[in-house]
Amino acid sequence: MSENPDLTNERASGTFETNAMAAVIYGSEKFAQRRREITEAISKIPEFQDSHPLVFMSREEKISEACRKLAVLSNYWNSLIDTSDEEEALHLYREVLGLEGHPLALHETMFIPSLIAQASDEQQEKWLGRAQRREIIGCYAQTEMGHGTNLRALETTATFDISTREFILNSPTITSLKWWPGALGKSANWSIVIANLIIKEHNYGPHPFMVQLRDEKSHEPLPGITVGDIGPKMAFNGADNGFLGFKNYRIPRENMLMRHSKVTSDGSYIKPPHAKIGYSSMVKVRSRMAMDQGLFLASALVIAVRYSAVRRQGYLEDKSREVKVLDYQTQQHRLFPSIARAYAFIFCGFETIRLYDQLLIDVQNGNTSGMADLHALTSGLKSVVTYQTGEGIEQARMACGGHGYSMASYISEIYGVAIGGCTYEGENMVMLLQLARYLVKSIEMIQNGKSRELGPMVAYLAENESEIDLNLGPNEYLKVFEYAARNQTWRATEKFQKLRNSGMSNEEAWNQASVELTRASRLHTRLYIMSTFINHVGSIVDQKVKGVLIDLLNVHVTYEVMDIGIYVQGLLSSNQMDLIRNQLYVSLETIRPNAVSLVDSFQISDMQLRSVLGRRDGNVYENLFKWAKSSPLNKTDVLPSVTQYLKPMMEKSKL
Ligand SMILES: CCCCCCCC/C=C\CCCC(=O)SCCNC(=O)CCNC(=O)[C@H](O)C(C)(C)COP(=O)(O)OP(=O)(O)OC[C@H]1O[C@@H](n2cnc3c(N)ncnc32)[C@H](O)[C@@H]1OP(=O)(O)O
Ligand SMILES: Cc1cc2nc3c(=O)[nH]c(=O)nc-3n(C[C@H](O)[C@H](O)[C@H](O)COP(=O)(O)OP(=O)(O)OC[C@H]3O[C@@H](n4cnc5c(N)ncnc54)[C@H](O)[C@@H]3O)c2cc1C
Repeated sequence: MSENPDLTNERASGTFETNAMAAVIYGSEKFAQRRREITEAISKIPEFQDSHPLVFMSREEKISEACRKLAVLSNYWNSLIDTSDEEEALHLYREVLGLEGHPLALHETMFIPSLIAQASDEQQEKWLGRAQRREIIGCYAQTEMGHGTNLRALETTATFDISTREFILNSPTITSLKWWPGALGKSANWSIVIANLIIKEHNYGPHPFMVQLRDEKSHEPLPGITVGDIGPKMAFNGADNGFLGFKNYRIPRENMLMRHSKVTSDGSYIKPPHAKIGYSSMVKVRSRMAMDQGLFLASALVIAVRYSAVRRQGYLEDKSREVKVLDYQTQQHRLFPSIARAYAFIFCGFETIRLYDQLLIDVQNGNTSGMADLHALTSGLKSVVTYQTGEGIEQARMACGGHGYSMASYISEIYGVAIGGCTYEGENMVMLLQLARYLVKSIEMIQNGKSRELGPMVAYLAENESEIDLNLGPNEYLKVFEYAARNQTWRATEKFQKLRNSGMSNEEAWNQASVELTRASRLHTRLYIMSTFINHVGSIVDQKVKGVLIDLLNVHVTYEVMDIGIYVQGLLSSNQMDLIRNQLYVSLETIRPNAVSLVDSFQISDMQLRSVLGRRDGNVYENLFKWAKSSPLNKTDVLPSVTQYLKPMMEKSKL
């Protein structure tokens, strides 16, 4: 069937090449091209297609379908991608497995990275190759039923038995059961387990251990291990998140991951070079989250923008034909700022992935000085990005009206998966408070006359605001954001200090200032996102692409400043606020002809989108009907529930 002419016209009005834009989004022409090649190659392999729509499947069917595809994938892995390239591998996973989770997700995102960051060279020799070849499937078991955030309160113990040189793992209480780890429930046969290291009754706190859970032949749980699935979740139901308990389960001393902390055979403990070095697997995932969430948001926007370009409802001036809903200003205001955010998040994602890779090298060379900075940055970023992604996806769903609420849009699934990110890898409020600690320390440095020692990301906290001329470009908006973030950070810090000076304990003062502190963290992070976006656009060479991205940046900066209006009242007059508001409306109109091309540029395939509304060809209505007819409920005209219950009930009522 040919493309819907409404979408053809939209594509014709685009002022740039989508392949050139994809090269900017994905960091290089080479990677953008590789993505397309991988997508193309996959589309020719029929076994990678869903056997029927995932939304009609039960959890068992979804997990089985994911495993089926993984088994097929194992035959093609080396021919489809450069296996040493993480981004190619993740693209392949997204295309083939989609976003509902699968038994290798944690293997790739946490198990292997933990081995790389935490295992000694000898341990890597033993396990890393096996993991990379997928001879074993691993997961990351840290969270317990009773504690996830507060790692110092974890209860699982690994007690060193000097006589046998083994660790004995125990889950002493119901609340100490590991709870949530992805792939633990039914799939993984090995796990990195975080347990309190105990030597001679001294608790050295949480440490990582390599633990075999299941027999490698029979896949049965090993004696001393209790393991299973935790049941259905809001989304991610292609994944078997699990529970795990230990009863006097012994592992060799060599199974504690010993790149940094060590236990010698006589039971001596060797400290790591940084107290939080064991948390690196979390930082790794957090450093990826801006990218991953940007892509979730992008997916929802591809669906909503394409659909809004074929959905006609109501009239503007021309009464002879209904208007595309994308022409309504309210629709544009709902969607376009999110397009800008999706671009900005992906740009930030590339930056934080690069920073993590550099930190890994530094740490392996004994330099841990960058850890605090990256922890603060990624903590704030994962919180703001996941929250705004959730907001943006939900608006995208509403922008699709009734059909958005149908699983045919697939937006609710994207939403369910994406907002999991507000919780996993550090609950958002908690992570904002981690960044706040860093911001408060920065203010204290300024107060103590050490402004010169501030890192580049917080140097603005020591500056004085100057007059703002809003007729200039995005950099002036950046100054507005700096003003807001600086003011709020000082205000929140001073509140905390005042409470503490009044005689309150440090913890209570912190708690009573915490809402204000989280606000400071959000503003600081949004400033970082904006500044990354501006810098990125500044570096683009292709003038057509750059022109459109400047328009998109204008949507971003004006929307963001309007959104934080309450924090800039002391800086901007109401006339200036009106001016910004009008600039936002003008920028929405400016970006309108490029809206479809901007979302096309994400180059997310139909196979990955799984959305009837978001189809690239725009043939929504006929496919919506086809999709509904494929519902299992439509296999027969009369359901057994009718014959068994409703018919007798109606018959009885007749009497
Ligand atoms: C294959 C493709 C498919 C893709 C799909 C994949 C989907 C994956 C889906 C889900 C994966 C989810 C996996 C998980 O969720 S794993 C579990 C994650 N758990 C958490 O994140 C727990 C959060 N809690 C913490 O991180 C910590 O407990 C804490 C909140 C940071 C507090 O820690 P702690 O009590 O030890 O710390 P203190 O209060 O004593 O001290 C805080 C000081 O430590 C500094 N700090 C903390 N963390 C770090 C770090 N990582 N690096 C450097 N420094 C750190 C902090 O800044 C404080 O310093 P200060 O100087 O202020 O004292
Ligand atoms: C989809 C999904 C996948 C997951 N995968 C894994 C996995 O593979 N491996 C694994 O180990 N874990 C996994 N988890 C667990 C996840 O990491 C934890 O749920 C997360 O870290 C939050 O911890 P919690 O559940 O203890 O929340 P809690 O800490 O109990 O949070 C409850 C509330 O308390 C608040 N709160 C807690 N502490 C503070 C504080 N100090 N200050 C202020 N407020 C506070 C929070 O803000 C929140 O509002 C997964 C979770 C999900 C949802």
